[in-house]
Amino acid sequence: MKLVLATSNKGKVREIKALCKEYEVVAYSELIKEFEIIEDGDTFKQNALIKARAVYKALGDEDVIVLADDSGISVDVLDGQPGIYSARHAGVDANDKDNLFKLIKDLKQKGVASSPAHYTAAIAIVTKKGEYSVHGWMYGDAIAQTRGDGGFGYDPMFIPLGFDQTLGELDEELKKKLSHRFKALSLAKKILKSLL
Ligand SMILES: O=c1nc[nH]c2c1ncn2[C@H]1C[C@H](O)[C@@H](COP(=O)(O)OP(=O)(O)OP(=O)(O)O)O1
Ligand SMILES: [Mg+2]
Repeated sequence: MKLVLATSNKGKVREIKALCKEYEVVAYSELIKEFEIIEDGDTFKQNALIKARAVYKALGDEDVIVLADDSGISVDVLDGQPGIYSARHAGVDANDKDNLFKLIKDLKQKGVASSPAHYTAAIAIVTKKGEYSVHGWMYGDAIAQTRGDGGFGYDPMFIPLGFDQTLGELDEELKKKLSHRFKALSLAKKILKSLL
C-alpha cells in the first residue's frame, strides 16, 4: 500500500519511513510540487487534518492514502508553550535552530535549568473511506542547553523520562521506540490495516 506523507519536514519523513517499513512511503513532494499549507487550526489534530486534506485534494487521486503529522513540544514552566506553535516559535520564517535557541532563551528567562515537558504528535489519515486521527506523547525534561546533534527540531534539548542524555545524544534507534511519533504511528497502523 502506498502511503503519501503530507509533510515538508525531512526529519519527519526520515522517521516515518523508518517506522513504516511495511508500506511504500513517499513524501508528497516526490509526486507534486510542494505548496504552502496554512496551519490555522487550534489543535494538533485539526492541523494534521488540514495538512492531510490539502494534499489529498491536490493529488486528485482518490485511491491514495495520505498521512499527516502535526507535532510540537509543550513546556510546563511556559504554561505549555510553544505547543502547536512549535514550528513558528522564533517567528514565521524560523528554522529548527532558531526555534531551539529561542526555547532555551525562554527557559533561561524563567530562571530554570530545566522543566518537565512533553512532545505531542497527532497523525491524520485521509482516504476515500474517510478521515481518522490518533495521538502519541513522549514525556521528559526540556533543558536550557543543547547536547548532541542527533534527531531534529528540539531534540538536542529534550531528555526523555528515565534517561540522562538528550535525544541529540541518544541513539536514533531509541527514539524510534519511545517517541510520540512512534506511539501515534502504532495506532495509525491499526487503522491502515482496516483500510486494506
Ligand atoms: O520528534 C521531534 N523532535 C524534535 N522536534 C520535533 C519533533 N516533533 C516535532 N518537533 C518540532 C519541530 C517543529 O518545530 C514542530 C513541528 O511543527 P509541524 O508544523 O508539525 O511540522 P513542520 O512545520 O516542521 O512540517 P509539516 O507541517 O510540513 O509537517 O515541532
Ligand atoms: Mg508545519
